[in-house]
Formats: sequence, C-alpha cells, structure tokens
Amino acid sequence: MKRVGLYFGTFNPIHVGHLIIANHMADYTELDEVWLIVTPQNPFKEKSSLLPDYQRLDLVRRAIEDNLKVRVSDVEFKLPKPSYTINTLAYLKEAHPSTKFSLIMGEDNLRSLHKWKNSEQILHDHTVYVYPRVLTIQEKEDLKPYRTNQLLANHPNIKKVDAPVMKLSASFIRNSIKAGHDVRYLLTEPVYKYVTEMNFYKK
Ligand SMILES: Nc1ncnc2c1ncn2[C@@H]1O[C@H](COP(=O)(O)OP(=O)(O)OP(=O)(O)O)[C@@H](O)[C@H]1O
Ligand SMILES: O=C(O)c1ccc[n+]([C@@H]2O[C@H](COP(=O)([O-])O)[C@@H](O)[C@H]2O)c1
Repeated sequence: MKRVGLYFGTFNPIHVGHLIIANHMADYTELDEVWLIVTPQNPFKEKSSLLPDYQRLDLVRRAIEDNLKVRVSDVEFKLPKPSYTINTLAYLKEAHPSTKFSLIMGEDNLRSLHKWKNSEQILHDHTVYVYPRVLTIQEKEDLKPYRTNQLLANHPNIKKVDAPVMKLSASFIRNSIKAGHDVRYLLTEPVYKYVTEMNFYKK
C-alpha cells in the first residue's frame, strides 16, 4: 500500500519553507510521497492579494519540478466549497483505494484542529505528521491547553517529526515584493523567475 502525506495550503506563493517540510516528510519518514493540495479560494474569505487557483497551482508545479516524491494536486478545485478536509479525504480514498493517506501540519495548526469538521474521525482514521513551528509568545500560550489535552498530546495517530524550522510566510514574501525587497532566496529559482516576469504581488 502506498503511503501518501497530504500537505494543504494556499501556497500564495509556495516558498522554501513549504518545500523544506514537504521534502523532509517525503524523505525522512515512512511516507512514500507527499502531495501538496492547493486550497481553492474560500468563497467566504476576501483576499485581494490571492492569485487565482490555477496560477498558484502553476507555481507549485514550477517549484517541485521533477521531484518524484513531492507531487501537487488540484483535487479541491473540483470539490464543493468550502473545502472540508474530511470531504477531500473521502474523495481521495475512493479515487485511490490502495493508498493510505496521512495529514501533515505544523504544530500551530494543532490549536485549531478540534474545530475542523469531524476532527475526531480524521484523527481516528489517519496519521497526522506534526512538524515544529517558530511560535510567538501568544501562540505558545494558546497551545498550552492542547499540550496537556490527552486527545492531542498522547494521541497514537499524532507523530511529531523534527523537521527543520524556518520562520517564513507567504505574506512576508508578498509584502517584501510589494516593498521592492529581494526575495530570490525565499523562492525556488523557477518560481522567482515566473513571479518576477508576471509582476505578481507588486500591487
Ligand atoms: N515557513 C514555514 N515552515 C513550515 N510550515 C509553513 C511555513 N509557512 C507556512 N507553513 C504552513 O504550510 C501550510 C500552507 O501554507 P500557506 O501557504 O497556507 O501559509 P503561509 O505560507 O503561512 O501563507 P500566508 O502568509 O499567506 O498565510 C500552512 O499549514 C502553514 O501553516
Ligand atoms: O476541514 C475543516 O473543517 C478545516 C478547517 C480549517 C482548515 N482546514 C484545512 O487546513 C488548511 C489550513 O487552514 P487555515 O485556516 O490555517 O488556512 C486548509 O487549507 C484546509 O485544508 C480544514
């Protein structure tokens, strides 16, 4: 059975922080592949600087190039919105019956996992690979209850992975481009070239 870790994100744009995690999970854990699931624009959320779905997907394709262990998926583009992870998992399981799907998320997202639709079922049926994040003092405070929460702290399906930590976000990159800073080392070369050519995030 193939083991695939799903890494969900807006990827607006995909940056080296995302790629380091995806590659680490594919290379250092028992996962065979990592699929980057590009999340469509949430119809309930206004985001003026959000590139259209197909352009963010294109950037992810350019970023992973020919990496056989890190793939991209547009599965959520065709599914009902908003994209509940439980629905995406159900669709993927049906489409790929001989694949075992796991989730990949940062420890910051553990804070809100209990609010996800059918979160207990997700945790019961899937391994969740959790990587460390650089947390602000407030985020550390917010996480405290979950560190001591039995469901999450000692859950057999939560696997902590000591992946490299990089304090970088897509919003920092967008703001940097807008302000005219040099972001070439924060993106892969093909992504940097394309973002520059297309004048993305300049306004
Ligand atoms: N530097 C990073 N290292 C590890 N994980 C990251 C990093 N940046 C973002 N992530 C995580 O990767 C997932 C996908 O990232 P996404 O593009 O949605 O967020 P982002 O880069 O923080 O973007 P934005 O700043 O626009 O919110 C999210 O779960 C996010 O928490
Ligand atoms: O399924 C849910 O109820 C659910 C609720 C919130 C977030 N998620 C997933 O988590 C990803 C990150 O969410 P967010 O809100 O941190 O951008 C998002 O792309 C979804 O795949 C899923």
